[in-house]
Amino acid sequence: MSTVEVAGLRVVRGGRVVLDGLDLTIGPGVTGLLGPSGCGKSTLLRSIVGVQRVAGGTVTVLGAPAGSAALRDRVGYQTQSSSVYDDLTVLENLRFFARVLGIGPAAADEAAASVDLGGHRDAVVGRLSGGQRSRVGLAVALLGSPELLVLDEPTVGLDPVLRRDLWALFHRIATAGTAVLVSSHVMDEAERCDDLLLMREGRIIAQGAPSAIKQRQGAPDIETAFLALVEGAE
Ligand SMILES: Nc1ncnc2c1ncn2[C@@H]1O[C@H](COP(=O)(O)OP(=O)(O)OP(=O)(O)O)[C@@H](O)[C@H]1O
Repeated sequence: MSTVEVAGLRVVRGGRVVLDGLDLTIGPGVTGLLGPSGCGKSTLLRSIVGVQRVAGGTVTVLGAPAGSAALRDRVGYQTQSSSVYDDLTVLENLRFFARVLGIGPAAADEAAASVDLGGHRDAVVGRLSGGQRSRVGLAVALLGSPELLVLDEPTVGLDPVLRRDLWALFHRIATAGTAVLVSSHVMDEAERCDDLLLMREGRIIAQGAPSAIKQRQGAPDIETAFLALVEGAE
């Protein structure tokens, strides 16, 4: 069974067709959703998490319709805007969100440890570095040990070293059994994914392992492959 199955997904936002009949599947490991700003990545992720009104098609997550009550604890989601409280400590934030989810406080310690913030548990979030703050958001999404983790541009604005560390963390989480779906508009992050979805103007223009996509296009890197796919479609 695929982790996510999308068939004929159509989404209209503000009177404009944003997703136009998407078909795709997502399996285990780290899947990257890559495409230029405004191509519809966030809208697709919102549809998978079940917070987007859809005009047509189906989105099935872990065997259930996206957004259904059965998926509440099984899918973690980190949006682009941080939802953590700057004036609370790492642990206070995690305990608060654990309560919202209806899970015990022990999960807060576990989540902090799983993103290597155990040593900063009592630090006020507003005084953490950018990389540490994004890991707090990740820890919130990991509360309840989800089977699918959906991350909307988690590396945006981070320096290369922090980005590399965060991608290593995504792989660690995936190895531990949680499928990870990460969006990015930075094409050089493509190489860090097990599987890729390349998106443009509301459509998936390629799906597969980075090496397979490059080979199919005879391209040295994913950016070149992406441009070749765009030119081929025009
Ligand atoms: N609340 C909204 N109402 C109407 N249109 C919207 C809304 N949010 C986004 N859109 C439009 O939907 C399209 C896709 O946006 P979306 O945020 O999914 O793209 P994205 O690829 O995630 O972009 P970015 O990387 O900039 O976040 C854009 O044209 C955007 O203007």
